[in-house]
Amino acid sequence: MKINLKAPAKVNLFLEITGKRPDGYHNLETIMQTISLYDELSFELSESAIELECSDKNLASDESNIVFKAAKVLKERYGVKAGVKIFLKKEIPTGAGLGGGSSDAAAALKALVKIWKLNIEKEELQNIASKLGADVPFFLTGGTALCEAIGDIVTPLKAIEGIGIVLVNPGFGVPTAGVYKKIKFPLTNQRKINKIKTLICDGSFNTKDAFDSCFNRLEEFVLPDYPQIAEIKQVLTQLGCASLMSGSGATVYGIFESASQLKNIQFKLSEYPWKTWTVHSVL
Ligand SMILES: C[C@@](CO)(OP(=O)(O)O)[C@H](O)COP(=O)(O)OP(=O)(O)OC[C@H]1O[C@@H](n2ccc(N)nc2=O)[C@H](O)[C@@H]1O
Ligand SMILES: Nc1ncnc2c1ncn2[C@@H]1O[C@H](COP(=O)(O)OP(=O)(O)O)[C@@H](O)[C@H]1O
Repeated sequence: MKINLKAPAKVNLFLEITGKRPDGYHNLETIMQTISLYDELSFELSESAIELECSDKNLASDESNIVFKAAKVLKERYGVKAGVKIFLKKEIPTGAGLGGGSSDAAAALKALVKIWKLNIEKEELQNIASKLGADVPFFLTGGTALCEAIGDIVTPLKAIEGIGIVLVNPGFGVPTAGVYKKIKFPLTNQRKINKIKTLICDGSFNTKDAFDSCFNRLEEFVLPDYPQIAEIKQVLTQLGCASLMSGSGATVYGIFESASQLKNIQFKLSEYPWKTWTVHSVL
């Protein structure tokens, strides 16, 4: 038995920190959106061992890889005797704020439930997912969703279909834990999620004004230390895009509205050494 799955990246359309918890994690309100940039995974039933091969040789393919962790946790918890051979083709840049590792882990959970014929309640799978990483439960369903608590309480929202997005990555990663460590309370001008939530639920996110409701609190803890990320945001803004850092960075995205605007953006970005992708929101 063999299963092939595509694991999409995400962007955060909104991200506000609402507090710090006694365990050191941060509570947040974020709206995440899956996009058409994918890692690809294949899963083949085998005798007894978990084996992982990864196309990106800079990424560990041992037990430290979150895909391996996802397989191991299911195998141990449900006493699975069979094994699996996994191949992971990385396309999503690592440590880029695009949720690649979390999406791979969610894809592994979904595939292995089928391959190993496990009978797991939806809630239990979400529990396992959230122990692997705060963003993993979102990727079990993807689309457009409000994510609360540490990001692991997921409420699907009306899907935003087909918005055009340019991703720009400076070629280095920003470690998530370090960004969260920088957060200082109280946060000034706490942003409210209600406006963007209402626009999405009304199906009116696809308007220029709506893009003003996008926000990412983590920018103020990342941009001052990484001038290249700040420069990407400035270039996209000058090109007339609503532009925002995704998650904890380093990727910045711009939302474009027409083919001619995209042409302009691509022409300008070709002057820089940054990596770019043109994608759209996906369900
Ligand atoms: C910032 C966000 C926004 O979507 O995404 P990325 O930029 O990583 O894609 C997420 O909150 C990232 O979640 P995720 O990437 O799953 O975080 P984890 O690996 O679980 O956590 C890495 C570290 O970040 C800190 N952390 C993470 C999530 C959270 N809500 N509060 C935290 O304080 C913790 O110190 C934790 O040890
Ligand atoms: N399958 C995987 N894909 C990407 N990163 C992984 C994977 N497994 C473990 N990691 C580790 O997880 C960290 C976060 O990676 P990633 O999910 O790409 O970033 P982000 O959380 O910024 O979206 C990296 O430092 C990487 O070493």
